[in-house]
Amino acid sequence: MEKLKIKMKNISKIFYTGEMETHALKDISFDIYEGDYISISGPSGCGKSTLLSLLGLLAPPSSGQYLIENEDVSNLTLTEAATIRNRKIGFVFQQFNLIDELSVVDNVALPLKYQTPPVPLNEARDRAIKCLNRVDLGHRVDHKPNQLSGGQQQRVAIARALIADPAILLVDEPTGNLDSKNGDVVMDMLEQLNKDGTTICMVTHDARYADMAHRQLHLLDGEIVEQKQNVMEAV
Ligand SMILES: Nc1ncnc2c1ncn2[C@@H]1O[C@H](COP(=O)(O)OP(=O)(O)OP(=O)(O)O)[C@@H](O)[C@H]1O
Repeated sequence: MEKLKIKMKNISKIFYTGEMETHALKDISFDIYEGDYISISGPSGCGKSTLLSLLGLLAPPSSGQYLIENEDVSNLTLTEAATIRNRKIGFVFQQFNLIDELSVVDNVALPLKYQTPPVPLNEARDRAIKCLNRVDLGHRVDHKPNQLSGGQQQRVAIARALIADPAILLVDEPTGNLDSKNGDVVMDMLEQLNKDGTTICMVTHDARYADMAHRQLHLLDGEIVEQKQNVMEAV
């Protein structure tokens, strides 16, 4: 049986700004299984970023239940959320957020520094090189980020997101800062990682890229209005 990675049940998120309440997410329920590739799309303001930030434990839900690998993470302290986030979540953003002064391999190894207990330096480097090989950048480990193309920098960011062997990779508009050629390379890379077993949940505006996912969630005004299964996957 497929392993349940993520369960969101009746999740809502309300933002309070002065007198105003914004119901950013309304009664959202869905599951993500090991090896899934989910895309989230919808018009500006529909709640995509809010949903991703809840999934990534960057913000708590106002109500509902959220489980990661069967552990209830609906009501965590900030410290608990940070610990689980480091162990279980890999993030890839539109901005690459690499540190220019560090080599590629040191950028990728960086999250291991913040693990308790810290991972020994040699092991951290070996693991970072393995992740860089997974994104076809094993030949660029000692380069600095600014010596790489945008597509290569995003692949470094993906390698960094994989370093702690997360339960899920959360990806937010991964091609937003790339031209279409580099965007395609990054998307092909994500598809390959998913084929190798990585579970992915990605926010994208691009319908062509949303089609690469197994399942597409469409949000409108904070609600899931459509769940579309990729025909190829459904067969
Ligand atoms: N911190 C906040 N405080 C108050 N309202 C917020 C906050 N963050 C988001 N919102 C509101 O919640 C709703 C959903 O916003 P969200 O950023 O999740 O949308 P989105 O689909 O990611 O939009 P975009 O595609 O433009 O990035 C919007 O109405 C937004 O104004």
